[in-house]
Amino acid sequence: MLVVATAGHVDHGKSTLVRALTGMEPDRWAEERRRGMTIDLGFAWTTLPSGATVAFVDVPGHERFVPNMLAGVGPVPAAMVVVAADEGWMPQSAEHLAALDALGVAYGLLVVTRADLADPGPVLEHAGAHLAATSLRDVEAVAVSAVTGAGLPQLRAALDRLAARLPTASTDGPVRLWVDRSFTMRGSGTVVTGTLGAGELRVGTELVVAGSGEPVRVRGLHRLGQPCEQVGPVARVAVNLRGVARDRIARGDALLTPDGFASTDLVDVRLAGDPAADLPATLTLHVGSAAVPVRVRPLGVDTLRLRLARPLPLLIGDRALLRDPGRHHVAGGVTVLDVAPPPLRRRGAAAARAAVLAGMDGRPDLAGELRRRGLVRAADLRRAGVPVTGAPVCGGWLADPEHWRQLGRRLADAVADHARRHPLEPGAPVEVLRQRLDLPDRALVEALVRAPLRLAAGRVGTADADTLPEPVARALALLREELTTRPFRAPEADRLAAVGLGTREIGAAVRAGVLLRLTGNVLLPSGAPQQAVRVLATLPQPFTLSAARQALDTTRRVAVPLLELLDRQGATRRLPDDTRMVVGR
Ligand SMILES: Nc1nc2c(ncn2[C@@H]2O[C@H](COP(=O)(O)OP(=O)(O)OP(=O)(O)O)[C@@H](O)[C@H]2O)c(=O)[nH]1
Repeated sequence: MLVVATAGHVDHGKSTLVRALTGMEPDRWAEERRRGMTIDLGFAWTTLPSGATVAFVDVPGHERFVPNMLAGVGPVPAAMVVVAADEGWMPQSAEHLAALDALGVAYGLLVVTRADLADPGPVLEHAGAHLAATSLRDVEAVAVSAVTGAGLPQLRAALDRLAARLPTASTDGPVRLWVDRSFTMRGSGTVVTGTLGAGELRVGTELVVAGSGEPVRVRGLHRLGQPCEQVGPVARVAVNLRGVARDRIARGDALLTPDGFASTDLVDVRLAGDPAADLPATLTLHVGSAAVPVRVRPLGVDTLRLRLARPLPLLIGDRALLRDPGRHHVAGGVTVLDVAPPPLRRRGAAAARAAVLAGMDGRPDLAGELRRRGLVRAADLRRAGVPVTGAPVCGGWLADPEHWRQLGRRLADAVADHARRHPLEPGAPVEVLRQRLDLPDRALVEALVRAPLRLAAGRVGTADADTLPEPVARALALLREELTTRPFRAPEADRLAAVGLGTREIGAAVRAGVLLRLTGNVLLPSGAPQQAVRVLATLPQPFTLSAARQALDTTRRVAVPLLELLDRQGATRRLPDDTRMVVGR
């Protein structure tokens, strides 16, 4: 479906032309009919000679209603600039054209109407010259009279050619339907209308209301006044919603595919129009059907940072318009470059940011985004309008290849540094490394681990991390003889301290599997239990605790927990009279 917005000075015949083309009275407020002036948007449609349908969004020409005009034009891909032959180019012709140009509308027609009242030739030429300097420079021009009907067949043919030229809209991808009207219908509840630019809607589709995030479900769909099950782009559509009260959704809201967009109140943009430095500190941003006050901060000659009074679901590459409502002045058009820009805290950050933005053109570019951000969630890029291809480095994270290699090197350095400062620990804890590398997710640390690094028990170390740290090995060497000759005599605390085995060293020896911690302070060589079984097997069975203690040449402090350990391991069995047997002897 071709959707075309009208544009032009008040009373130049926009509504009359739409009526002549469609035979429809655009549905409007009673007040408008009484005053003979368009205040708000009107909608009407017809079939073209080719069989294609065209829907018109008829906008008001009066300067007081420019915000309404922008809400109508914002989401629509084509425009029909209407100029009256008898009045010629007027202030609102200029402001409307400036708005279309700022929004980058490149498809449309120039229509000189009221051709029965004056020769349209000079106006065609004059208006054509104005359009030549804008995004609408390549449009066809037609002269018509809505009263005599002259030129209307030519206009219909021109609309057909326009429909054929428009790029096809994508049915894949998320829906962002900017709401231009919302009302209640008896028996149906809340209905909103808008121009569906991309994606697809069906009865039953689940959506969310931008801003509030409130979930809604499509209860019914109308396309050109007819109920239907499914609507594809581009189309004028009326959506009957389940689950939302009329006062919860209005012009300027958007219906979104859940998780398809990130709403943002901070964007960096490129400006075409007045020089960035000359802009007032506050302006109104018009995008889609929304109008939101923004604070403007110039960054470079033609780049700005905008702080929005409320978040909007914006994408990289979105076109929007900055207007000074007090002066009735279109300050310029902007192209969104970044929807999640970094904060500018340090001195000189704005200039550095301007340099980065200078290399961006508003076309979503995966490699460029990765280069700039280093590391980013695929979902965040998708929600910013960047098509994502290529494999994530882990759990939905994408990385610039060079940045990722550099992180790998920094991880190795951090692990080596940790080993120097904590020689007794078997590697650096993942959380410590995450903080050192300032990574947003521990899974990234784990994904960065490459040989010779190794991940074990929540720590990253070198592959030999569970071999004994050097100082511990030295201390144990001093105990070797007594541990070998009398393996069941656990060394006393003062003996351990004398050879240099403190709590941490003992912990390292236990983790390395050299010592066995029988109870808090009872330590044996790790092979002691198997050795004990061999000794106990030589005793007459069953044997008492006392006999075991003597055979093992040890004290009760060791014998009791050692036998209990052997019971638990199933190597010995404890009988009801407290004697024991070696199992399977
Ligand atoms: N003679 C003649 N009169 C026309 C023609 N088209 C429109 N008019 C008249 O021009 C006046 C304004 O027409 P509208 O269609 O209301 O103008 P508009 O541009 O829609 O006005 P706004 O929406 O309020 O900006 C009306 O009195 C129309 O009857 C035409 O082709 N020939």
